[in-house]
Amino acid sequence: MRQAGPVSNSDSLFIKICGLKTEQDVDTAVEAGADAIGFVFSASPRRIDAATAARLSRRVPEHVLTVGVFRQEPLEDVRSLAAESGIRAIQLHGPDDRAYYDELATEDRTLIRAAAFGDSVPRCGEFGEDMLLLDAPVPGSGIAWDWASKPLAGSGEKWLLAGGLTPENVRDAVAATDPWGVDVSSGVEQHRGVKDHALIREFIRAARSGR
Ligand SMILES: O=C(O)c1ccccc1NCC(=O)[C@H](O)[C@H](O)COP(=O)(O)O
Repeated sequence: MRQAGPVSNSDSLFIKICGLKTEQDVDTAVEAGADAIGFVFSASPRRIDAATAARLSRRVPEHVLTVGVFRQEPLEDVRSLAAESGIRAIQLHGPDDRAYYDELATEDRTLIRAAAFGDSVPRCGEFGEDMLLLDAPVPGSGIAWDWASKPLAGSGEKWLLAGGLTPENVRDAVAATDPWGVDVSSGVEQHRGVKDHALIREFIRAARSGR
């Protein structure tokens, strides 16, 4: 069921680990306490196909949200990949097009809009999304942006901080921005596209240590 509506930022931090490709990646993230895991369906060293995502999703308990990550794919591709893989949420890195979101809102899946911080502060719900991901301009790059000095809105909104988070900086990032949740990919990798299981555990421990 689609979820929406304001929440308190004092709730436990929501943690999403993105770009998982193997059974071991998934088991580690779930056992370490992730609330959501992401499968990338766009061009990337982290890309997996729908059949692999379906197989990995079957290992994931109900309380952990499975998220498909898309960047500017045609609507029909998003729909078919989502249906084939059985993911429960769709994360969109563009296009910022209300009609595109309206089409996907008819699906029984949580919608996550990824937005870079620009001239104006993105707000959760502007495009009908259920969650907002405030990310670096290049998604999945591991490059941090200047989150600490920005007047990030979103208190009381479901928004996730992303972009260059690591086990070392996530506690400070949470303290500085008070997000509803956090999202990481590069910061828990041995090298691009290959997850480091010790870093996944460390990231979740560090993120939760502040809240
Ligand atoms: O991971 C990718 O390569 C990717 C490709 C296309 C669209 C999105 C992609 N990744 C999204 C994410 O991994 C995260 O949601 C977020 O950008 C955090 O990335 P990172 O800075 O690597 O922690």
